[in-house]
Order: sequence, then structure tokens, then C-alpha cells
Amino acid sequence: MTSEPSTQDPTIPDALWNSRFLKACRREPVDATPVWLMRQAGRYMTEYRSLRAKVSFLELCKNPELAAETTIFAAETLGVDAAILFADILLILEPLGFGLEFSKGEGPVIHDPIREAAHVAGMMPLEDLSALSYVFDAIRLIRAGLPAGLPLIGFAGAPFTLACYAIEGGGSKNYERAKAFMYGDPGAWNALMTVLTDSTARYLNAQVKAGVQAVQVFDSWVGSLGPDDYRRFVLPHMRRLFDQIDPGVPAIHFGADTGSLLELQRDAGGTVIGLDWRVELDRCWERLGPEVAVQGNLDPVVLFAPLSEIALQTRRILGQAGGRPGHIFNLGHGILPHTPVDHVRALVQMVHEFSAR
Ligand SMILES: Cc1c2[nH]c(c1CCC(=O)O)Cc1[nH]c(c(CCC(=O)O)c1C)Cc1[nH]c(c(CCC(=O)O)c1C)Cc1[nH]c(c(C)c1CCC(=O)O)C2
Repeated sequence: MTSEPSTQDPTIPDALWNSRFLKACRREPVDATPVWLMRQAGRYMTEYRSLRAKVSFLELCKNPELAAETTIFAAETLGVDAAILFADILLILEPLGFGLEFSKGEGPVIHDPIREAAHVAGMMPLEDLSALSYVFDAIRLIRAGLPAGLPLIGFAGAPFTLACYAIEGGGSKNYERAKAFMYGDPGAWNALMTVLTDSTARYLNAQVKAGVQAVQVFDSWVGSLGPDDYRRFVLPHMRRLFDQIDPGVPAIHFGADTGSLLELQRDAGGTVIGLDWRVELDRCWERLGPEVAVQGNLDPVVLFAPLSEIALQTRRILGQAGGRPGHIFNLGHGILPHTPVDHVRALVQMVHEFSAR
């Protein structure tokens, strides 16, 4: 069911193996709760915005030196317990044959989206990952530039979330096209999900080979499904994905708005389950049982509140985790673009201070 990276791979240095973050992934006791934040490198930072004034988002992703600098700068400025690769879940769509664009104000646009089953019949799982070599180059540079004991997280989008983008052609409120495709032609849907699953597994394992110590799978839009649809159309693919990921690295399984899917997500796989802020951490951990670690779950909007409120909610979440080994503090979803940086830094300090043992 879950992968258990409990024996140390001889290629992992002690400083990384014994880091707070990796210990928490293994549900081992730590001196203070590890914290990192989804989208910790991004537009809320002035330095990021000045870089983006010079290069487009895709240029930044495809320039290993700049991507590495962005990851390292964010991790060091914030004092977090893990760094995350600077990239995007949608990059894998390009070598799968889709045109990708990030237009101002509109978010991502996928050209030539899937409109019929015949499109899927022509798709093959990625064998050759050389079109994504800039990602692996960035990982090598980041690993070399990070402090020896600071783990690096790689990531990918989950097949459902990627399928939504590939079919809708961009963001969507209700996913009508994606769901109509799923219900209307389950055979073509499963073929598409299989291509995305197998490509993603290879991509994540290649990130591990290049030097990440953990991976996170973002199923950002899967909360739009009810449990029965998740079971029928998504779970078998997610299980196949987690089964293929290198068992030597922890896999974080994140979804947003998945309060009604958590047990199914756990059954699909992952050593750590991500929780958003709509749920209570203690009750969910109870539901998930003792075999998984949990990550979360502060509302990203709380970072706009006064420090006193941030402190109150940080203490509440740490209290709900109850000092039980296996909690990684994070937001319930990514940091928002206008978040005050000083509040983000204060949050990281509070987590460490309030949880020090
Ligand atoms: C759904 C999704 C995407 N990308 C991602 C997800 C899953 C996470 C989630 O659910 O929030 C994942 C992602 N995207 C980015 C990272 C980098 C690592 C990090 O610091 O966490 C990660 C982990 C950079 C980014 N990805 C994007 C930016 C902003 C680009 C810019 O304008 O500079 C960054 C820093 C662009 C992006 N990329 C995507 C969208 C919807 C957008 C536009 C959103 C927006 O405009 O705020 C797709």
C-alpha cells in the first residue's frame, strides 16, 4: 500500500537522511516540526518579480541556472526545512505533444487540447525524457548549491489534474469537458490516464536519479470528483503511479478539497498525505491511520492576517498534530501572489519555536 523508505540508501548522505523533513516523512521523532510551503518561490517575493520582469515564466523554468537560483533563494530566505524544485506540473505536457503557454492574467493555456478519443490513440508514454533535461540539470545545480542537510523535493502533476488541463485547454471551474470525456468514453479516458501515469512515473524517477530526496504528486483538481468517481476513474491509475515510484524516496500525495477522498487517496499510495485547510488535521490523521505521515494544513489566506492570528492558528495545528511523529507543517495549498513575505518568514519561525522539543 504505502512505500516505506526506512532503510538508508548508501548514496544518501547522513546529513540528509537525518534531516527533520526526511525523519518526519518516515514518522520518526524530530527536535522540531519541519516546515516548507507549497509555492514558496513565487510572485510574493520581490526578487522573483524582478527576475520575471526580465524573463518569461517558461524561460525561467527552462533555464537551469535561474531555476536553481530561484529554488535556493526561497529556501534560504525563509529558513524552511526543505527546498522544492522550481518548475511547473504542466511542463511534461510539451513533450507529450501539447503547446504550452503562460499568458498574463489568464494562467496556463494548453494549445491543441484533446477534443476526441482519436487524439489519445496517437499518444504514447514518454520514453525519452531528454526534452525535460533542463529539469534534471536544475536539480543537479540545486543539490550542489543547497546546504548539505537540506532536502530537495521534486514534483509532478497527478494524472487526473494533468488530464483536466490537457482536455480543458487551461484552468476550469467545473471541468465539464474533462468529466464529459471521462464518463463518455472510459476506454479513451483510461488510455489517456495510463499514458500520463507512466510518463509521470518515469519523470519522477528521473528526478530522483538527478538528486531529489522526496517527491510530491499534486492532484490539485481531484477534489472536484465524488468518492465513487475517484474509485472508478482515478484510483487504479494513482495506485499504479505510486507503485512505480522509487520506494527509496518518500512520496507526498497532495490533493486540494479532498476531505471526502482521503481514505481513497491513502489507499492509492504515498508515504505522506497532504491536507488542505478545510479539514481538521487530528480527525483526518485518525481517519488515515498510523501508517502515513501528514502534511499541512494552514489556510494560505491566514498569512494575510495579523501575526497574532497566524500564531494562534499555527499553535492550533501543532496542537492537533499533538507532537506525534510524522507531521510536516505546510499550507493547505500554495502561497498566494500578494502574501506579505515577513509573515511567511514569521510563520516558519513560529512553527520551529512552538514545536521545539
Ligand atoms: C495546478 C498547478 C500548476 N503548477 C503547479 C500546480 C500544482 C500546485 C497547486 O495546486 O497550486 C505546481 C507548481 N508551480 C510552481 C511550482 C514551483 C515550486 C514551488 O515554489 O512550490 C510548483 C510546485 C511554480 C509556478 N507556476 C506558476 C507560477 C507563476 C508564474 C509567474 O507568473 O511567474 C509559479 C511561480 C504558473 C502556474 N502554473 C499552474 C498554474 C495554474 C499557474 C498560474 C497560477 C498563477 O498565475 O498564480 C499550474
